Amino acid sequence: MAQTKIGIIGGSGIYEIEGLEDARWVTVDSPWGAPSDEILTGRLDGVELAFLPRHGRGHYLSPTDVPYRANIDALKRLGVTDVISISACGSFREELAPGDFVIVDQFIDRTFARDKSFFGTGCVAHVSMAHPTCSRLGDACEAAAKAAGITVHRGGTYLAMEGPQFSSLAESKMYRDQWGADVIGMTNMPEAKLAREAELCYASVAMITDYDSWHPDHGEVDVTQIIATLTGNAEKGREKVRRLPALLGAERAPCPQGCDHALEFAVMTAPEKRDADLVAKLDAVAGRVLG
Ligand SMILES: CSC[C@H]1O[C@H](OP(=O)(O)O)[C@H](O)[C@@H]1O
Ligand SMILES: Nc1ncnc2[nH]cnc12
Repeated sequence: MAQTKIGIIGGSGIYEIEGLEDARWVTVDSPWGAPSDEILTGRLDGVELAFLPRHGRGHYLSPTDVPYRANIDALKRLGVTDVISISACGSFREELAPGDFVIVDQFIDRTFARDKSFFGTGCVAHVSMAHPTCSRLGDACEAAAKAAGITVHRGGTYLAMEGPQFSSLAESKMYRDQWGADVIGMTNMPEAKLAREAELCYASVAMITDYDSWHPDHGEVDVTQIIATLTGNAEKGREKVRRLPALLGAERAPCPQGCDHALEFAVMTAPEKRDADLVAKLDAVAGRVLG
């Protein structure tokens, strides 16, 4: 049977994970450029795990400049099967309070200055994003968070903005009242799209750090407040990660939702019209279907 390899992409405030057996930071070369940082590999409860700090250690990459394609390609090259994103997010709902976690299941993509696909001229592909997250992975994240004593909400729409500035009051109200978003961040798009193209299961855990700009009783968002909430939650977050491998297990059955076969009917370009250089770059992401 196939083996699980969990990939964790740590967002703001999460630059390493502790307690891995045989922990090693490794450099992974990708034809899509350099990933955000080296990747920390090891084992937890007998399950292989790889951790990548999204903004790099020392948080030197802005949300716009995170090399999303290189990151997903590098995780795929390492043999990762399941990607879990952990992100700091603002909340659009009173009941999603700072310190709570939300297992995101939908996205609205408002980013505009990023490379959003591995495919393009010379190899065109269209994958479905109707259900952008993997519910099996979401189940494990929910159970791990509960076991760690975290208040966790299942389901929510994540509005991905370009940033780096936070939203204006008018934007915040529009996302909340007209668009029905639940949480806001700057990084899960195009990450979730690229994970789908790479046939990786993807789950997103939003750690609520603030009420964005809409809330009449809360001031403007500021980074000090975000870091204070993240620091206050750090131990529970670590405990949640420690519990994930045992919940997912070392042996991996095919994804019931089909995330690991997302490219099955997606490639449109006739074999004789394919660009050889692009096809070569797609070896890890799409080698299964491009042969
Ligand atoms: C530190 S506040 C803004 C910053 O935090 C979030 O990053 P991540 O999703 O990687 O946790 C947000 O998207 C912004 O990039
Ligand atoms: N309010 C907010 N908007 C965008 N990204 C965030 N990350 C944490 N809080 C945020």
